[in-house]
Amino acid sequence: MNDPSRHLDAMRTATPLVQNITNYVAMNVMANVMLAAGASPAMVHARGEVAEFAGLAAALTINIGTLDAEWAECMALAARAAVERDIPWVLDPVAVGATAMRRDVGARLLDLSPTVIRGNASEILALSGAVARGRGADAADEVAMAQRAARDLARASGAVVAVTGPVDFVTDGARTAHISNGDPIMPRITALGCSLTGVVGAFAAATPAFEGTIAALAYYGVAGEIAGRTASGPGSFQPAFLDALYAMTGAELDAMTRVALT
Ligand SMILES: Nc1ncnc2c1ncn2[C@@H]1O[C@H](COP(=O)(O)OP(=O)(O)O)[C@@H](O)[C@H]1O
Ligand SMILES: Cc1ncsc1CCOP(=O)(O)O
Ligand SMILES: [Mg+2]
Repeated sequence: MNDPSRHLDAMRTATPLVQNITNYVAMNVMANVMLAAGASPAMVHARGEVAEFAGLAAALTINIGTLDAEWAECMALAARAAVERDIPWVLDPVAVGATAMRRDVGARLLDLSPTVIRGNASEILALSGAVARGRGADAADEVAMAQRAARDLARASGAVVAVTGPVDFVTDGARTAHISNGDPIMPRITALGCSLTGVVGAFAAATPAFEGTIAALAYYGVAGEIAGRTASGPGSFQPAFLDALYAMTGAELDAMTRVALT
């Protein structure tokens, strides 16, 4: 893909309203990232309104980071509503291999036809039923080790699967792509993966899932590289990253994107 800017433009033009059921750690960071990118985020998770809100939204994201039993039920209600209303929904299976409860909720959500699944290598391995070595929300497996699991998961679920890390991998079960943008500080800042899931949802609202996911990951990684030029550590990286998401032009994105389609 040499023109991800087309998909960035489509997203910014649509300013999609994206409903997010996300974790307490990510809520503020994710909303700011999505606003800087040009989307319109809303964090909505109450039982009485999740399904109704999905009727207003252009996409839904569901993140199991700070799970409880009530939220798990609301997540399923929202996912069903998204499927009924034919809007894309993105699953972020945070730490899905860590506990029986997470494995159970992850499997239930997987059965509800996510459009895209975005996780780190350990999460994608665990969600696919393979042995994974994740440590809480952090990956302890290489992206390359999760590629086969991602392909199998995509074929079994019908979702586009994105495995993120130093080099990201995206597959729809037939096509694959590697995206080698990003900055090594990114995994040292909490909720940047969760926030990326929101950006993937925003792109998927305006672009078919495989192309939209690749463009979202490239855009995010390029913003990381731009932020990394001036940041001296995780603290100064965060505002520089928001500024880069906000200010990035289509020409900059196309010039800096490193995507290999296979
Ligand atoms: N070592 C790295 N070098 C460059 N970019 C990275 C690195 N690790 C993660 N990223 C980027 O950070 C973002 C979040 O991915 P990741 O850290 O895998 O998610 P999570 O926080 O859910 O584990 C992605 O854009 C990914 O490409
Ligand atoms: C630290 C933590 N604990 C539960 S959710 C969460 C945030 C995880 O964020 P990310 O997956 O983006 O690193
Ligand atoms: Mg994560």
